[in-house]
Amino acid sequence: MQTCRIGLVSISDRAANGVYQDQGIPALETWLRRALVSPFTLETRLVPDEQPLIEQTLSELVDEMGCHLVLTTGGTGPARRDVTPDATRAIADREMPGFGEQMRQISLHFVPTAILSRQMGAIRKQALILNLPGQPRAIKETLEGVKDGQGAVLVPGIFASIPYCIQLLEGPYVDTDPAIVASFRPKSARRPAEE
Ligand SMILES: Nc1ncnc2c1ncn2[C@@H]1O[C@H](COP(=O)(O)OP(=O)(O)OP(=O)(O)O)[C@@H](O)[C@H]1O
Ligand SMILES: Nc1nc2c(c(=O)[nH]1)N[C@H]1C(S)=C(S)[C@@H](COP(=O)(O)O)O[C@H]1N2
Repeated sequence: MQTCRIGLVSISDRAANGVYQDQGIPALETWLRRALVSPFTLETRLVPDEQPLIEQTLSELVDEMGCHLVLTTGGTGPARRDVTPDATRAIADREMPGFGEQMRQISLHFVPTAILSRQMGAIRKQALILNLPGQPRAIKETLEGVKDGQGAVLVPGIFASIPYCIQLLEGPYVDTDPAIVASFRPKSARRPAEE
């Protein structure tokens, strides 16, 4: 089975300058190790909120490291130094507006300020790039979605759509643990064993 290469980028002035310890990469990594059942490798980067540096990091992960998926965390808000969506848009080939819409919809179930995030999704070459908010707990919230007390899905997390998107970009077949996040694919796109 082809391995999915995933880039993780934590964008935080204070974490990058050692004011506090970065919790973004550990939160992303912990969630992915819980949710993915197919093989993947990780490339991690911690950068301050500097647009040229973010653009350079995203381009390197996609063009040189060959990532199929890049998840960023932080710098999506309205503050002057929040420039992650601007950097993503600057290096994108195409935008994927549904991811930002879905994340804000999910986040409204957790915080009333969800609409302050300008987070977006985009495609560059073979890679899907997604901006998650900087608050470490927002990572699980947006990837996994909203569930009731019994674990039934109320609003699907964005990861439900990621494996099929990577498949449409001619990347590897990504499988998730349905107890964490059920990935959706049309029947014609499923592997024979799954039908
Ligand atoms: N990488 C991180 N590690 C730990 N906590 C973080 C991280 N990024 C953000 N946070 C927490 O989430 C909050 C909101 O994140 P946001 O991206 O808006 O950060 P910020 O206030 O711009 O500051 P900074 O860029 O210095 O992290 C932060 O104030 C901080 O408490
Ligand atoms: N799930 C979730 N989404 C969230 C938040 C959060 O705590 N959880 N914080 C909101 C707030 S207060 C802001 S300002 C924006 C931008 O956050 P960022 O600059 O850390 O990316 O994300 C919003 N979306």
